[in-house]
Order: sequence, then C-alpha cells, then structure tokens
Amino acid sequence: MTSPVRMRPQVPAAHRLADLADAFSLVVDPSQGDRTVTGITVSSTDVEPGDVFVAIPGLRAHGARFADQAVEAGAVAVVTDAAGAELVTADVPVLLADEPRDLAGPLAAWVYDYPAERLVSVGVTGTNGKTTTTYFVEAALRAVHPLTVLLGTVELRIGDVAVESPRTTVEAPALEAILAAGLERGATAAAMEVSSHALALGRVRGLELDVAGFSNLQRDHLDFHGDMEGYFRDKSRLFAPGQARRGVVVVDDEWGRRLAVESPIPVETLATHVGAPEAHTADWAVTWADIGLDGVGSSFVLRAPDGAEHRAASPLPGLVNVSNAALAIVLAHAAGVDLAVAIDAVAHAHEIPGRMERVVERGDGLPLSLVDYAHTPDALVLALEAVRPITPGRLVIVFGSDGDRDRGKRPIMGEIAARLADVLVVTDENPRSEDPASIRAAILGGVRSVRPDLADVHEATSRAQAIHDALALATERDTVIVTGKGHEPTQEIAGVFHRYNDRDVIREAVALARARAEQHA
Ligand SMILES: CC(=O)N[C@H]1[C@@H](OP(=O)(O)OP(=O)(O)OC[C@H]2O[C@@H](n3ccc(=O)[nH]c3=O)[C@H](O)[C@@H]2O)O[C@H](CO)[C@@H](O)[C@@H]1O[C@H](C)C(=O)N[C@@H](C)C(=O)N[C@H](CCC(=O)O)C(=O)O
Ligand SMILES: Nc1ncnc2c1ncn2[C@@H]1O[C@H](COP(=O)(O)OP(=O)(O)OP(=O)(O)O)[C@@H](O)[C@H]1O
Repeated sequence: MTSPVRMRPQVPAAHRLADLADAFSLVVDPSQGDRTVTGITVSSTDVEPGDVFVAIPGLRAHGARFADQAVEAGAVAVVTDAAGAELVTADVPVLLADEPRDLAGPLAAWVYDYPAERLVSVGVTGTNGKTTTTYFVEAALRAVHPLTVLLGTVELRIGDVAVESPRTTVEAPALEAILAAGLERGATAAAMEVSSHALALGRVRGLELDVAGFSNLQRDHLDFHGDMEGYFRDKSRLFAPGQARRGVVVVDDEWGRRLAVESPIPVETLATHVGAPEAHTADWAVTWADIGLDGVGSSFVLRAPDGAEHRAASPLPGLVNVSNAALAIVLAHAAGVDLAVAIDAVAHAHEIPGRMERVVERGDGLPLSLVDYAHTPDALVLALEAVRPITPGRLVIVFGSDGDRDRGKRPIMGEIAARLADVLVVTDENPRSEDPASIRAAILGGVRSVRPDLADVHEATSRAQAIHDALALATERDTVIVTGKGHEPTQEIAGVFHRYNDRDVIREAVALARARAEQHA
C-alpha cells in the first residue's frame, strides 16, 4: 500500500520560490528565488524533491532539527521561525515566519493552487459520528459527482483508490495534496472529517469548505484541550469566515445550540431527537424514528424548513445513526445535492469499515457477525443496545481494552458488557507496553461486579482465538459483535504493530467452519 504522502498530484504545478515568498510577505535571497517549488510538507520523512519544508516548533520537538534530513531528501527551501533558523545547518534558503504552524496550511493551499476552490467540499466535526456522517455525505455526493475524495480516520480515498489514514485529519500539506490529486483525476467533490486536534493545530487553515457540519460535543480529549470550554472553542473554529461558507449544526446538545447562536457564518440547525423541545424551533427536525427490527437500519421522517416531511432511512442500526444520516442528508443538500437524491443515497450508503459492519449475515447455521469501533463506555452501550433488537438468540461479545490509555474505563467496559450481552469473550485490544493479562483482569473485575460466578464469560489470550471461540459457540440465532478495533489494520503489542484486522479473522473463522461442515456432510 502506498503511503498517504504519495497521494499527490502526478503533475504538480511548478512555482518560483520568489513568488511564494512574495505571496506571503516572506523574504528570500534574490539569488535563490528562482528555485522551483512543486510540493510542501511539515515532515522530513515525507519530503519529495521540490518540496518546501515547513519546520514547525512542535509539542515534542522543533521540526527544524530535521531540516538537514529534509534537504538531503530534496527540499528546496525551509520555512521556519527564528529559533528554527538557528538549527538549520544545511545550505538551503531559510524563509523566516513568525508562526510556521499557522502558515503551513495557507502555504500548502497556494502551492497546490487552491484545489478546494474547484471542488464541492464538506467537512464534519464533533466528538462522535464524524466517520459515519462523512461516509454518508460521500455517498450522497457520489450520487451526483462522478468522482469524489474522502478523508478521515479509516482511509484517504480518491474514487476507489484508497490508502490507510494515519489520523483523522492529516496535516495541511497532505490534505491539500490529496485534494489536488483528486482534482487531477477528475474529482469534483470531497467529504472529510475534521478533528478538534486538526482545528487546534491549524491542519485545515487555508482551506475554505463549502459546508461544515457539527454533530455533537461530549467529554473527550480534555488532556489536549484543557476543559470543555477549550474543546468547544477549538471545534467552533471550523465555523468561521474563510474556513467554511455555511454550516449545519445538530442542536441536540447544549454545545450545538450555543454554536448555532454564536456562529459567525450562516448555519442551518437540525434537531434529531424526536419530541425534544429543539425539534419545534430547528430548521430541520427528525419528527419520527423507528430503529427497525429487521437489522438493516432505521426509518425516520425528516422535516424540512418548508415544513414538508420526508421519509428517510439510515443503513446502520441505532438512533445515533438516525442523527448521523439526518446530518449527512442536510449537509449534502446544502452542498447542492437534490434532497430526494441525498435521502436515497444515504439510505443505500456502502458499509463503513468497522462501524457496525456486518461481516457475516445470519443464515446457513452462522450467527450475524459484526465489527464495531466502540472503544468507550458510551459507545459500547450504544453498540450493544443497537444489536439486541436484531438478536433472536444470545448476544455474544468479543472485546478488550487498550493498553497505555484510560485505565479507569476497563472495569466499566466489563460491567457494561456483562449487563448488556449474554456471552462474553474477554481478550486483548492494543496492549501496547502493558501486560495484556492485567488489562483483562481489570476488565474481568468489572464483569464480576455484575456476574460474580463469571457464567458465560470466557477469556482468550489471542484476539484471533477469541473470535474463533465466539463463532464456535454461537448458533444461527445468536449475534457475535467484536468491538474496539473497528477498521484498524494492526494490533500493537509490546511496541510492535502486527498486521491484524477483526473482519479478516471473522471471515477466516467462517471459512474454516464451512470447510469443517462440508467435511462432515
Ligand atoms: C497533539 C498532536 O496532534 N500532535 C501532532 C503534532 O505534533 P507536533 O506538532 O507537536 O509535532 P512534534 O512531534 O513535536 O514534531 C514537530 C515537527 O517536526 C516534524 N518532524 C518530526 C520528526 C521527524 O523525524 N521529522 C519531522 O519533520 C513533525 O512533522 C512536526 O511538524 O504533529 C505531529 C506531526 O504531524 C503529529 O505526529 C502529532 O500527532 C500525534 C502523534 C497524535 O497522536 N495526534 C493525535 C492526538 C491526533 O491528531 N488525533 C486526531 C483525532 C482525535 C480524535 O478525534 O480521536 C486526528 O486528527 O487524528
Ligand atoms: N451521533 C452520534 N452520537 C453519539 N455517539 C455516536 C454517534 N455516532 C456514532 N456514535 C458512536 O461513536 C462511535 C464512533 O463513531 P464514528 O467512528 O462515526 O465517530 P468519530 O467521530 O469518527 O469517532 P472517532 O474519531 O473515534 O473515529 C460509534 O461506535 C458509535 O457507537
């Protein structure tokens, strides 16, 4: 698989370094102004010949420490601050900027000739639902655009060509390069997730979205943002002139309601909780919802600003996905997609990797088997509650909890699983540097608080074995849900990333079960 940075235009525009300097009021020695710039990066490990290397004073290191490596790899200039300039020893033009981090995005947009201006673009922010909503939006954009770009936690994709994504929102130079590569290949629209880290660290500066969406704000990432107020402020940055032209804000929580009032750009509001007071005042509202017992998804009614009621559907189970589908429909409509077309496209959206992904359908003696990314207590409750109504038999869960992350949630996850599922297979997630057995023990502590005798509770020291065990003990009436890792393509154990994916293991286990059944037939 290509690395994300290779997702660049094949034939990048060539600019003179002096023109870049002029455009941003930077100073370059005239004897060096004729150097040709064809790309840009903030990471020495991603440099391609012709790049400008923006050396950012980071939270861990000053990027200028890596400037010499960048130059060796072909960087034609370095943009950095005064402290960074002191660290550059290579013979390269150094352009001084007060805030290199803030400049990286605008520079990248310039270097790639402002690709976002030639694409219809939609960005989604919020604590939960970014990935799901972004996929739904892309499905709606695809209905009218021949080629689309998708950027988010799971993958970076142009049309059907995808690479794994290193994070939810990539650094500005990578973002602009992918949009430019998309344009070059004929894309006319893009849907992207915008994380709060990206907003705080300027990864989307220089990019003006056509439409920005806000899903919700819940307690998360406070280590980075300080407090909820700081988290809200960072999320709100997406709703600003120059960053997005218009917005759609879900007003189910107090933060959405506040954003709708304070937003300096025009926003439409959307209420997705049936019967909530906001439903009367919001521009758009979900007025009826049925989470559906057929296991396929949910039906709902979306009231438009003109009062017309539209029948719609979410292809994923659970009320949260009614919210995500409704937001995606309104976002896509705001981005120019006919409402009926958006509603239809979202109802038939492709499965989202690792988000309530149905890997095996119920039948032929096999249980319905799903993979979900739920790795927080709230998400685990939602996931288990969503599959209970579509489970005629027992609900079997395979789960664990991450190492080197929030230890407090381990017993809570155990307690939730014991309460809401019938059969538990406790195993490893990404143990990282921790002892996997002690993580499982902490989870089992929570399980015991609900089921002291540990009835129907199993423990497996390998995640793949856990999935095989779960499938072996489940019948056709049962549902097996494997939570925590979702789409992740690796498992991190003792500092080593092993290729691993829950979906692939389920498929292997099923293939094995089928082969065994055929042998015995
Ligand atoms: C808090 C945070 O997001 N930090 C990110 C940030 O760090 P930083 O700017 O402080 O950079 P640094 O590591 O001090 O390095 C300084 C500079 O030197 C450069 N460098 C560094 C090493 C090297 O060999 N060569 C080199 O050029 C770096 O590219 C950087 O520009 O820039 C670095 C380079 O791009 C990122 O690796 C780093 O992400 C860290 C690893 C991270 O885990 N980020 C997560 C929290 C994140 O961004 N998550 C959100 C999603 C959150 C969510 O909703 O779940 C995301 O959008 O993925
Ligand atoms: N609208 C929503 N409100 C609350 N919870 C949600 C919502 N949508 C999804 N979730 C829960 O959050 C989990 C993550 O969903 P999704 O991946 O779409 O969100 P995200 O914002 O991209 O999160 P992450 O950044 O962790 O990938 C899901 O497993 C689901 O249980």
